[in-house]
Amino acid sequence: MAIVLGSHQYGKAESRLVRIYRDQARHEIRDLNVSTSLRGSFAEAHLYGDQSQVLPTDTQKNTAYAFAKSAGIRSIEGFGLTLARHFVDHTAPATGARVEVEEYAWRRAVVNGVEHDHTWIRAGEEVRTAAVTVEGKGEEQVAHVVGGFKDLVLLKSTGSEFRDFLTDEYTTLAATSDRVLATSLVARWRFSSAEPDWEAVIWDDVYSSVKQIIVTQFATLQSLALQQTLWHMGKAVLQEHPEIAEIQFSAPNKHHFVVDLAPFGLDNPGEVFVAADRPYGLIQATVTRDDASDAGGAWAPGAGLA
Ligand SMILES: O=c1[nH]c(=O)c2[nH]c(=O)[nH]c2[nH]1
Repeated sequence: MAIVLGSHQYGKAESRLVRIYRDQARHEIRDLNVSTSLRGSFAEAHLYGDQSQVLPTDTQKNTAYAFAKSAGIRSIEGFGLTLARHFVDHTAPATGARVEVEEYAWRRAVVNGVEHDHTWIRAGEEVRTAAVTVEGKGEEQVAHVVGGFKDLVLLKSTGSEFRDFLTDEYTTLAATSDRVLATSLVARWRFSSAEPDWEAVIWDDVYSSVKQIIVTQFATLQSLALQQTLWHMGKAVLQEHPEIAEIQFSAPNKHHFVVDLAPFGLDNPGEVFVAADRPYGLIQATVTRDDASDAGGAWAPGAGLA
């Protein structure tokens, strides 16, 4: 029997990076959390403590800050691509790189009825995410881009059912044809290809369109289960966006239990609930095209986000 080193990668996780554009009176802001990982010939560092091929994680972090100035940040997908390509193209032992970025949104403060030039209020609806994987050098190089969001908290106060489910001797859940459906949604969509000349506007347009499609499906579908809601969300996104190969969802079912008010002589036809934080159902699904391009390492997590 031999003991061998398995898969390995290394990088700097969660560099908090704020880029202000201040060349005009009306400033712009991008507020990011950047994680980078290198993959490649790094076994010697593990096996023998040989750092000669190890570009320090500190350098990876510095590169992210330097690129925020020199290349700028027009979209997190584009920024991730630029950084990941740089690492693979300029670091000899790196055969792959993974860059994961979260973006925290700000909206302009309104002062005397006017949007302020340089004061913002955190816009906390959801966190936008991007995960870029670059594999191989030169002509062989491929790039995978996964856009997405996390923490999009949605609730509908009717239009959701859960009934006719399988039961056994441990089942106590009552069937319902009218319940609250709530989730804190994670969605990640993989682009079929990563066109180097795509402008920020394309990444941004796709982002707002996908989010709107997801919200619309959540609102308008008479949901028989969260599983069905996810399927319809994914199908609608793929129908509308030929540039997306597949989409993954992770959806906690944030249960809202009707409180029994009978002891107090009150009826409760779905008006007062306990919002339980745990345990929660966790429904996860991928909706894909049957001819989707090869995902390579697109979904393999890097140093930062799972
Ligand atoms: O939408 C749901 N899907 C389930 O699989 C499930 N299981 C459960 O107890 N409640 C629900 N709700």
